[in-house]
Amino acid sequence: VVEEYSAIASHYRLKETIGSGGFAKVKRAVHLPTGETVAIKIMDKVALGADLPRVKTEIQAMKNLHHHHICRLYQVVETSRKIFMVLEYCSGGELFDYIVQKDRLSDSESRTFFRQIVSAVCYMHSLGYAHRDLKPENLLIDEDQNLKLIDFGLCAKPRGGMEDHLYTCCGSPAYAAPELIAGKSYIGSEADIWSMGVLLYALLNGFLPFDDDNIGSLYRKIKSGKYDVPDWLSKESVALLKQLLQVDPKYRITVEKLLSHSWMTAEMGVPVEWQSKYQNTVLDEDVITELSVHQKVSRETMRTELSKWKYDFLTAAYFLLLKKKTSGRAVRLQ
Ligand SMILES: CN(C)C[C@H]1CC[C@H](N2C(=O)N(C)Cc3cnc4ccc(-c5cc(Cl)c(O)c(Cl)c5)nc4c32)CC1
Repeated sequence: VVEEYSAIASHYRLKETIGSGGFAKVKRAVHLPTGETVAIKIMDKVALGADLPRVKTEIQAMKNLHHHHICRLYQVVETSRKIFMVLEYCSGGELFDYIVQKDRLSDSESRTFFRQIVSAVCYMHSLGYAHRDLKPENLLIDEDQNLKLIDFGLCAKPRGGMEDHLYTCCGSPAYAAPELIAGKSYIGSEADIWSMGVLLYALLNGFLPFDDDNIGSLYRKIKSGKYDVPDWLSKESVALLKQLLQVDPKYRITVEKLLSHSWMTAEMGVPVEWQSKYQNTVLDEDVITELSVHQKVSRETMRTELSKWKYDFLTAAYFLLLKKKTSGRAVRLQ
């Protein structure tokens, strides 16, 4: 096994498998130079077959998406047979499991999480991306109880911008918008809004608004747009669900309106901040110093190399040292 993983064994110590999804295996690992924990998504190119383009889509999207509620891509290693994606580790696991173990979340805990989801999705839409597979399984919790959006294999960046129509029917049926399962052309961002309605319903109730073992009945329920309203739901949350789960996308609330909806701002008083908290343009001086000393090159050379964002060992070392700095630990390489 080791020789297959030799490409990353030099900089990472692989630990246990933490999950596997379809054509990928995800292992916990330690980035040796910084000691930071990461997740490494390992894919076999032969086994991927026709799914290889999805991986390229995910990698390209994640290289452009830098947001505190989107799982960070640190490094990509490609060998003749394998693709490795080194990713931000989320110790809290899937939001899905969190909801199941708590049965359902309170209005205020749902609000805290849902604001983070809206922040990540609004940021994606502002860059012209639609996620298209929003569900609790694709939202991970990090050690600070922050949500991180994952799995960008189905995301789309329509050529002509967000108004451009998409055609491929994808994502998970229970979260899919009516226009998407009707096989009509649809707007990615509008379909994401519907999925967020299903997500919010799942947070508040602990079960799905539209559910059926038979796919035909499930589709009928989705197209009807009718769902139960349990008596524990607050009036404002019911109003918001109604605006998210509009069968006709032209009556569905827009993400801009969502940011300042009364249920979203209750208790918090401020609309959702969707801009990224990550500083992408200016490189951090402390990290440059540590890296240039460690690599025995001038700061100028280091700055030039880092600005190429090759998502190689250097990009990973930069992001992981920056993460150490922001969590108050020494910016030191071992
Ligand atoms: C059900 N899915 C299709 C796969 C599942 C694999 C394990 C993973 N995981 C878990 O399930 N823990 C319980 C631990 C865990 C911890 N940190 C993670 C960090 C990143 C990712 C990750 C996984 C995939 Cl497939 C991605 O595309 C991206 Cl962008 C990120 N998964 C992590 C992860 C969650 C998803």
